[in-house]
Amino acid sequence: MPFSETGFPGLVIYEPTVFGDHRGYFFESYNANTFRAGGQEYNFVQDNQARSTYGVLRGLHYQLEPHAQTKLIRVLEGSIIDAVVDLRKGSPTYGKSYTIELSAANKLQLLVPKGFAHGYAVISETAEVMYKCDNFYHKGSEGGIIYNDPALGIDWGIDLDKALVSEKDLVLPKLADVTHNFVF
Ligand SMILES: Cc1cn([C@H]2C[C@H](O)[C@@H](COP(=O)(O)OP(=O)(O)O[C@H]3O[C@@H](C)C(=O)[C@@H](O)[C@H]3O)O2)c(=O)[nH]c1=O
Repeated sequence: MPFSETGFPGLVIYEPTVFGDHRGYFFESYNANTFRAGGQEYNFVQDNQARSTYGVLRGLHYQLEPHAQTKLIRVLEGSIIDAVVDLRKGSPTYGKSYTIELSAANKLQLLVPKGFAHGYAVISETAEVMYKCDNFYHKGSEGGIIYNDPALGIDWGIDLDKALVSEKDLVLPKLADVTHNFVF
């Protein structure tokens, strides 16, 4: 099985089989049948792509129900530290964070279920990040948590004093001050 567990219910890592030969390599970055066989059945309806330079930190973001999104995150170029926080009330990992390095080199993908806040920091000179979503962008349902919340203590792999953060993300609340409607 190309899927491995993270200890967070529903949060799984996909590692595709890579076929290398004298021309380079080939792999299936997404195959609905493979995902279904692994118990990961989603109707992805939107693909997003973002380019960022070293030190850019995006997040932590979510969309409230009924616009919550499952996301499948991968890196096309460069490396990132991807971070998620479980916001599902009743989850055994509620309020806990999980981080993983995703890169063009390791080709790992993170399947982030609905009910998680998500963000990433770029640890290479530049990075191109792409993710699939199973619900459309809905501006009015956006929410977030401040990236440097001491209660989370996320190690983003960069010097946070030099992090490049959007104005919107700089004023996000701490986890303790967030209201959301996710249930496990
Ligand atoms: C997320 C999103 C943004 N936009 C627009 C709104 C805005 O003008 C511009 C940039 O938006 P943002 O500043 O919110 O982009 P960004 O900070 O990269 O937001 C993303 O961060 C990562 C961590 C996620 O997990 C995503 O779900 C998303 O929230 O793009 C869309 O048109 N569609 C979308 O799906």
